[in-house]
Amino acid sequence: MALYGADNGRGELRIHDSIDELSTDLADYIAELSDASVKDRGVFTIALSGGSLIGLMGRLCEAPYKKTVDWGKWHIFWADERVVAKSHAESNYKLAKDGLLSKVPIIPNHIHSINDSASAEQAAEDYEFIVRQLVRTRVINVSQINDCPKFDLIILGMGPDGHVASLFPNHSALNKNDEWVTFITDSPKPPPERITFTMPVLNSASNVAVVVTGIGKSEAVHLAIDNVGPNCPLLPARMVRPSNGKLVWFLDKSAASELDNFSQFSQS
Ligand SMILES: O=C1O[C@H](COP(=O)(O)O)[C@@H](O)[C@H](O)[C@H]1O
Repeated sequence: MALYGADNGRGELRIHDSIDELSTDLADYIAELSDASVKDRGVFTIALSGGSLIGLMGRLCEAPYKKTVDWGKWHIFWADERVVAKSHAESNYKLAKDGLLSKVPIIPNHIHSINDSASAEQAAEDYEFIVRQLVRTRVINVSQINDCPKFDLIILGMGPDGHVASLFPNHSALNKNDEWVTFITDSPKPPPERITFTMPVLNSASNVAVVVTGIGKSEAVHLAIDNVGPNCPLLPARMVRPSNGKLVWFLDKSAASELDNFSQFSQS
């Protein structure tokens, strides 16, 4: 792995030779954050995304993590969800349940999933209510800067268009600053109805990891991380900059291949 602390303030870059190496590093990183949070506060609050990410987190279900992680202290949330039934193939909940949550001993009522029998607008409202309750009872920390929930870890994927969670380029949801959870009904990527954490919530987390693999996302990685000048399209992934937290990018070599300094990484 090549490790590079980006000097342009866009986070630490961890560039991996293979998916296998990335998955192990990601599992180590999550297990370390979980240990630290459990030691510090007695709980670990983690918000997941959907897509290819869950497969890349699969190592967590294997030795040694399956036994050494304190799963009973985890509280699971979703940074975004599609407004479909929990049994639907497009559900981020189903993906996580099948690929991770059913394989480790997480306490069922620590799995804070989204109401799948409501409209997008109502589901967003309900989810914000759940998050507010858990902030009030101090399961979730609160940001001293803006009173937003401060998750111990928000783990994001990124689409080839640079979207994170369900915050898409040029969409009005990107500018929602007064809500913690919002909804969209016109997602450019199906399914159209989704709910999502807003950018202030992403940027209030103690830790944000963005996990990206594959050549098809290399252009978006470049636009999200490099100094690309004023005419660059404002990608949601580029707007992820935790105000009082740490950002780490987990990339494979293909996703990293269009970074300006990629040749330096590949020699290290
Ligand atoms: O629609 C979504 O897409 C992104 C990226 O997914 P990927 O399959 O290209 O990795 C995902 O992070 C998000 O949670 C999901 O709803």
